[in-house]
Amino acid sequence: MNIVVVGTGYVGLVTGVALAHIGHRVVCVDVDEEKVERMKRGISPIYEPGIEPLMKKNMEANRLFFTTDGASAYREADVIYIAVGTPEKEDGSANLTYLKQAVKDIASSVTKDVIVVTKSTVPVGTNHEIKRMFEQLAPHVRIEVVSNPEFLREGSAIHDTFHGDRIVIGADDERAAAIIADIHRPFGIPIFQTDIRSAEMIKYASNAFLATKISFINEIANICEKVGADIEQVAAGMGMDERIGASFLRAGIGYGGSCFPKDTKALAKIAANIDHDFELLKAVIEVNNKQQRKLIEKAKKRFGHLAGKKIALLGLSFKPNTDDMREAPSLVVARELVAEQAIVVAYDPIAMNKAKSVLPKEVIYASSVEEALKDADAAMILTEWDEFRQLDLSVYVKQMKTPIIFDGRNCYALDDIKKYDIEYDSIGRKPVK
Ligand SMILES: NC(=O)C1=CN([C@@H]2O[C@H](COP(=O)(O)OP(=O)(O)OC[C@H]3O[C@@H](n4cnc5c(N)ncnc54)[C@H](O)[C@@H]3O)[C@@H](O)[C@H]2O)C=CC1
Ligand SMILES: O=C(O)[C@H]1O[C@H](OP(=O)(O)OP(=O)(O)OC[C@H]2O[C@@H](n3ccc(=O)[nH]c3=O)[C@H](O)[C@@H]2O)[C@H](O)[C@@H](O)[C@@H]1O
Repeated sequence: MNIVVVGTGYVGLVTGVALAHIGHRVVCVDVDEEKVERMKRGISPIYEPGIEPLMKKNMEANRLFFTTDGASAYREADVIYIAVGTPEKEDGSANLTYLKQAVKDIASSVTKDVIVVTKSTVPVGTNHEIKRMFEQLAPHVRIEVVSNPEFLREGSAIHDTFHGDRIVIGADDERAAAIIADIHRPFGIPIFQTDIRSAEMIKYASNAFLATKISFINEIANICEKVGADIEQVAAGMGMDERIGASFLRAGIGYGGSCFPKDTKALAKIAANIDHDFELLKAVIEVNNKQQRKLIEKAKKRFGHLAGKKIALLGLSFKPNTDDMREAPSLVVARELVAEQAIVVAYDPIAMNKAKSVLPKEVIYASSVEEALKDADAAMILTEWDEFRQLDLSVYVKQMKTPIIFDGRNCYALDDIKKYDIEYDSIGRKPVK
C-alpha cells in the first residue's frame, strides 16, 4: 500500500511518521522546499517531543520519504491523506484555500483509482464538496473520499497518535472505509465508523466541548476568587464524578493554540450559516477572550498603573512542550502590557524564536528565568513549563525587585509559596500576601 500525506505540519508529519512506524510505506509531500530539505536530513520542522528519533528510524528503514514533487507521489499513491492547514478567515469561517489547492494538485496528477482521506479539520459538507471536485476534475479515475479527523494534541502528539481514545472514519463507501480501517488497525485503537457528515461534526463538537469545559472551569474559578473557595479543590471534587471527568478542568488564563480558538469560531459560523444562533459556544469564546486578560486586570488592580513597571513574562507558547505561538494568551498579555507602557522581559524555554516574530517589538528577551526576573516588579506565569513548576521559589525572592507573582497557570501550591516572602495571586485561589 503506497500512502501519501499532503502537508507536513503538526498533523501531517506526525501522521506520516506514525503510519510508517506501523509498517506502511509513506511519502510526505509539502510545498515548502526548505521544510522538505530539512526533513530529508531527519530534522523536524516542528518542536514535538519524540518525533525526530521516530522520523530517522523510519527513514533509515526505507519506509518514510519526503518530497516537494507532489505529482509523482500522487501518481503512485493508493491512499492520500490531506493534512494541510484550514486556518481562520476574518469572518471566523474556515479558510479552505490550501485544501482546495491540494485537491486540484491531486486531481491533476492521479492516473489510477485512489482513496483520499481528509485529516484537516473541515466544515460539515466539505468532504462531499471535495468528492464533487474530484468528479469534475478527474473523471477518468474513481476517487473515494473519507473523513478521518485528527484528535492529537501538540506537545504529546506522538503519544496521542499511538494511544488515542478513538479513530473516527467517516465514509459513504464501505470498501474505502474498510481499507482505511485496515491501515489504522495496527495502532490497536478503537475505530468508530460513521457517515462523512457525522465524522466532520464529531471533530468540531469535540473541540467545542473541550473549550466549553475550560471556559466553564474558568468562570467557576473567577467566582471562587470572590467567595473564597479554591478552584483546585473544586475541580478535584468535580472531576471525581465519572460523568464529569477530571480532565480539562484546569483553570487558567484561557485556551489558545491553533485549534480551539479557530474551531470554536468556525462551528459558531457553521451554525450561523444555517440560522442557528449557537449562544452557548459564543459565550465560551467570550469568556475565553476575557480570561486571557485576567492577569493584566490583577496587575492593574495591584499597582494602579503599569507604566514603567518591569514585568517578567514566563512562558510564551500556548501550552508547554510546544513552540507553537498561534493564538497564545502571551500575545494578548504582551500587547496589553506594552500598551500600558510596562517594560516587558520575556522568557520561554523553547518558543522564544517563534515569539520574536509575533510579539510586539518592544518586548525584551531574556536567556534564562533568572535573567527575566532580575529586578522585576512582578512576574506573570503564562505557560506551565516544568522549568517554572520545578523552580526553586527562592529564585523569585533573590532576583526580583519585589517578589510579586501573577500565576496564570496555578504552578505552585499555596503552602509552598507561604514559606517564602512572596506575594502570589493565581487563578481561582486565595491570594498570598
Ligand atoms: N495542530 C494540531 O494540533 C491539530 C490540527 N488539526 C487540523 O489539521 C490541519 C493541519 O493543521 P497543522 O498540522 O497544524 O497545519 P500546519 O499549518 O502546521 O501545516 C500545514 C502544512 O501544509 C503545507 N501545505 C499547504 N498547502 C499544501 C499543498 N497544496 N501541498 C502540500 N503541502 C501543502 C504547508 O506548507 C504546511 O507545512 C488543520 O485543519 C488543523 O485544524 C487537527 C488536530 C490537531
Ligand atoms: O484540533 C486540534 O488541533 C487539537 O486541539 C486540542 O489540542 P491542543 O490545542 O494541541 O492542546 P490542548 O492540550 O487541548 O490545550 C489547548 C489549550 O487549552 C488550555 N487548557 C487545556 C486544558 C485545561 O484543563 N485547561 C486549559 O486552559 C491549554 O493551556 C491550551 O492553551 C485538542 O485537545 C486536541 O484533541 C485536538 O486534536
